[in-house]
Amino acid sequence: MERELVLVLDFGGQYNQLIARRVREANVYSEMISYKTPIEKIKEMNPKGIIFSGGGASVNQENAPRIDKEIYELGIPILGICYGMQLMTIQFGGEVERPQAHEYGMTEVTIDVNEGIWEGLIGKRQCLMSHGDAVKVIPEGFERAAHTGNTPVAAMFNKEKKLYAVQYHPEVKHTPDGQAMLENFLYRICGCRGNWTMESFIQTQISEIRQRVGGKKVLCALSGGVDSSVAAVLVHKAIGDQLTCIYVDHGFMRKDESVQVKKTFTEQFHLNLDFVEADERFMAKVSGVSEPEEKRKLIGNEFIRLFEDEARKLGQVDFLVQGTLYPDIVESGTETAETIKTHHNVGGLPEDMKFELIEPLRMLFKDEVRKVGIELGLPEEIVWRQPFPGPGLAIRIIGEITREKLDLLREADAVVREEIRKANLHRDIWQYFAVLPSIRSVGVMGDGRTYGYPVILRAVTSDDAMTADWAKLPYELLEVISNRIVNEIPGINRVVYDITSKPPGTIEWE
Ligand SMILES: Nc1ncnc2c1ncn2[C@@H]1O[C@H](COP(=O)(O)OP(=O)(O)OP(=O)(O)O)[C@@H](O)[C@H]1O
Ligand SMILES: O=c1[nH]c(=O)c2[nH+]cn([C@@H]3O[C@H](COP(=O)(O)O)[C@@H](O)[C@H]3O)c2[nH]1
Ligand SMILES: NC(=O)CC[C@H](N)C(=O)O
Ligand SMILES: [Mg+2]
Repeated sequence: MERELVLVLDFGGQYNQLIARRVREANVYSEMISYKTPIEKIKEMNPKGIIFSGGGASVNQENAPRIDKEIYELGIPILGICYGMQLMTIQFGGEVERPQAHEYGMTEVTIDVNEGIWEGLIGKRQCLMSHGDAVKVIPEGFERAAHTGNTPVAAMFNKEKKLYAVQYHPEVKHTPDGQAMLENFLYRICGCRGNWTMESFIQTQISEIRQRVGGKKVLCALSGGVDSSVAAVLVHKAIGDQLTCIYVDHGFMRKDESVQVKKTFTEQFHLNLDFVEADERFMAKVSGVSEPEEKRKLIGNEFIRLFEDEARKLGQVDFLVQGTLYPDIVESGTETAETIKTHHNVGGLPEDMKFELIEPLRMLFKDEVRKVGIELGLPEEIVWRQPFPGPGLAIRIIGEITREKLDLLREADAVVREEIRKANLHRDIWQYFAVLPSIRSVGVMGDGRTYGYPVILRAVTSDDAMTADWAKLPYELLEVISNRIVNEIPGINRVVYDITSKPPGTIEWE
């Protein structure tokens, strides 16, 4: 079966990967790559179509991202979105300017044509706009396809060259017909057939992994979380017993977690599992450290140093499997996206690492990984586990980590998890946990004064961890959690609830 690929060229921003994801939702495999990727490399990848993403720069700025004009001569259909449309305009000799009025938010767009990516969509449509610049002069060879009250050229196309461009954002849910336009582009313009499914993804990955690995040995960093469990089972399908999984208890795991993971993976999956207790080693690294990025990097480094030590015991091991996902990559910072936080498995890796990485899930979002997990037959309790960051409780203790604080947080977190499950909310809430700040406050208990730590409750809803909203937990549930934590855990005398969405907050506190 021919492998259809549509490339998204990234011109900046945190949310561009949504475009690739929408393409995959239309059953066409898609990856996002930097706009700096050489044309030769793009040709080699042999895409059926290319999409230029939006971006924060203004095309008229001197150092604004550009692309080699040769890309327009490859005969590959191109869809330009927002910045992508503006770039196409100036590269074909049109003009872009910054008008008085900007358009940010939901806008009524009138589609003027009934062909190409707009076939069946002529007339007024709600679309999300987010631009300051706009096309003033349409380049030669192009025709207008849409307008708004403020923007005379809200879309344009060059039918003969198969170039399409939209000023609005078809990839977001706030453009209800956006998916239909993308599908028109994929099916009518690029001639895709849409043969990408989770099953075909699994098959492709398996054969690629087999080819890459050959007869060599592979280590898999397995936390028991959704991503690494799916990655481990996938790679195991590809290479069987050449794979050894390694679970590290760095001392920052949750209550009873290590016992659970050991049980599940040895009893249910029959994987080779190396179980390493390393709390002394990690504690020694982070003690006295309070800056979040420093913690993350130290832990990421130590993970790899420990994997290298364990690998030596197995003889020559060339590859390391990690359950890295797309959000881990973009938040760690890319050529075009700013670093929000260094995920231990991406930005936290040491430069002199010996392993080659195998990361079959690196282009996917968590909900896509869950679908892969279900397809692979993983049990519900693994597929629907709430995410737990690799550095664990170390980044939920704000400031310096001590054993005393770890014990307090572990107990408080256990109460939160138990009560959410009792309330049967664990499937509706993306993540729910406790955070321990390094401040203390005064309370009164049994007529005596207390001076103890507060616990912060964090519970959020989300689809993919890129954005999140605080969960509207029932007051009664909050009350039970608060009472239990303060009564059952000496040293904690106050409970507060975090009501910040992402953005502007992040899910974790560090
Ligand atoms: N305690 C651990 N032991 C071994 N590997 C780990 C551990 N914690 C994290 N990793 C590695 O780091 C990767 C990233 O961690 P992350 O928490 O994002 O994923 P996960 O634990 O697999 O899934 P989830 O996001 O559902 O918790 C994991 O996929 C795994 O490869
Ligand atoms: O493997 C990981 N290593 C990390 O270093 C890390 N930091 C955050 N997370 C998880 O990623 C998602 C987004 O987190 P934030 O909103 O806090 O940035 C949330 O699901 C977080 O729990 C991590 N996962
Ligand atoms: N979202 C975008 O791609 C914006 C493009 C450009 N920065 C503008 O403001 O017009
Ligand atoms: Mg995890």
